Amino acid sequence: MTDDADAAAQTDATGQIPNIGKGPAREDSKTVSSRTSFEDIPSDKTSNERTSPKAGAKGKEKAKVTDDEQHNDNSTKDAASRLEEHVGDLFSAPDNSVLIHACNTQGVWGAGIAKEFHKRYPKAFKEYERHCLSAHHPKQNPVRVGTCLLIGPREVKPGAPKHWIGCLFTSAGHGRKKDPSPMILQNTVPAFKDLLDKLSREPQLTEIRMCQINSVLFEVPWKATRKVLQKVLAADAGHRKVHVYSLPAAPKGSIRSFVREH
Ligand SMILES: Nc1ncnc2c1ncn2[C@@H]1O[C@H](COP(=O)(O)OP(=O)(O)OC[C@H]2O[C@H](OP(=O)(O)O)[C@H](O)[C@@H]2O)[C@@H](O)[C@H]1O
Repeated sequence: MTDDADAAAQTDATGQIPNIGKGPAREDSKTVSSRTSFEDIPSDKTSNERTSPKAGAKGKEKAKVTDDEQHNDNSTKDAASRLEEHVGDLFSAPDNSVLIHACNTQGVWGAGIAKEFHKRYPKAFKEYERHCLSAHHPKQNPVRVGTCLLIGPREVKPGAPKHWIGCLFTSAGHGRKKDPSPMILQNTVPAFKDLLDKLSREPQLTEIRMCQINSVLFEVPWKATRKVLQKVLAADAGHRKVHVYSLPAAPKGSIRSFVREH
């Protein structure tokens, strides 16, 4: 488990996941409270400390360290830019895109965006179901959380898009039996790594898309999931870009806005 997932996996006394979407765990709350995104996280060194010519040998050592830190800052920014957010329909992706969503290991795509996947990609659903219920058994030999299933284009109806589907097994259960949010977040890291690994063997894929996984029915704040995904992307040797699609905000008072807010 990564440090971040570890930190995120700790709940505080109120049962909340601490530090979610507020920047790194080691920072004081005053610094992080005004921040809106991971990209805003500043270095704790001033610009003078980075460049001071008076610093001497000790200073050179310090400059080296701060150069490393600068490199880390840049990698962080680079990784952040590799998760690009868009408002729009996930399913409008061009052929040979992979569409990623979070799944349970029980063989059910019964609600939320999974239900939409079921409707649009019935053959892919059958494959996911087989993986969960035949290749594995939900009780005796369940699919391991923290893994993924990559399904190639299977639909044969005329005009059906040639979409790949990436199923991230971030929770064993679903509905009321879903795993606790910190565990879902923790499972997201190896599941996403597993998927990136499998995608690297499919050079014909042109675009990696996902919805804001875990964020509604799995009840993990998107900012927390985004942070762990960015961390995985920071270490991705393939320097791949992931496009996150979310639907436009629903008008206030609508059922969809109620679901998002509660
Ligand atoms: N066309 C579209 N384009 C772009 N974004 C779209 C969209 N349509 C919806 N979204 C958004 O897609 C995000 C994910 O939201 P979801 O609540 O569905 O997924 P989740 O990852 O929290 O939970 C997974 C469990 O939900 C299911 O239900 P069951 O357990 O089967 O009952 C599964 O099977 C799993 O187990 C939210 O931001 C939605 O606004």
